[in-house]
Amino acid sequence: MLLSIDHVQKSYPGGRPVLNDVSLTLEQGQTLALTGESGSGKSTLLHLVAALDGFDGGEITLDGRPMSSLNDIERAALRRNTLSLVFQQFNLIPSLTIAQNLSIHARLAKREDPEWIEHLTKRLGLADLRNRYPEQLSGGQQQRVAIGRAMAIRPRLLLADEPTGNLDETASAVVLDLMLSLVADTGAALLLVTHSNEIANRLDRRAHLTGGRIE
Ligand SMILES: Nc1ncnc2c1ncn2[C@@H]1O[C@H](COP(=O)(O)OP(=O)(O)OP(=O)(O)O)[C@@H](O)[C@H]1O
Repeated sequence: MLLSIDHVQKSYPGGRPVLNDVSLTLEQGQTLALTGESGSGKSTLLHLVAALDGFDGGEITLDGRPMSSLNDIERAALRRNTLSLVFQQFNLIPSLTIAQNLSIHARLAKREDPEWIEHLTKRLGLADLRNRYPEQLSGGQQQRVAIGRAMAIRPRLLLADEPTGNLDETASAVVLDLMLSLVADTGAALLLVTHSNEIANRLDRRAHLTGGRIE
């Protein structure tokens, strides 16, 4: 089991519980769509799995490591080495070229593999764009860079929060196809937040968040 979420609870200060008793598992290589109404806690759950925020009860175990037992350094290492994130906003670094953006996370994690990054660059159709800057790319192209940057470390788990939310239908289809095929090729697992039934139907499984629980 790659990811196990057991009876997790999460409140923000002064607020009602956002996650009330959430349990979910994900096997290596599986893809799972996380759906739910706006405000149901999808992004919150993704942040907890990414070890970007703490939870109040229950446990999240990623790659055999219970997150509640990790210190800050160990959480940072887990983030760097095991998982990658793709957001609705592409979050590229404006002052770096596309080639530099593609390799930045792998470089920081000391996991840079130039051949793999070259493969990703071509596979994502970015070879002719590598010397440009993010502002010179379309939204779909920028999201392809963000996917390449995320896959450059060969993560065991890819977390994606509405990755096509800012794209038109054509660009969305391209981005989703590329993400699914790269995940399949590398054997990574995918946890993807979406509002789209069409996208959710392309993934292996679906979990629906409502009232702080998985339905
Ligand atoms: N940092 C925060 N501090 C306080 N409350 C927060 C914080 N982040 C989220 N919330 C609240 O937690 C609830 C769940 O938010 P979350 O962003 O996880 O929902 P979501 O399902 O991803 O929504 P959407 O589909 O609109 O993106 C909301 O009521 C939101 O206002």
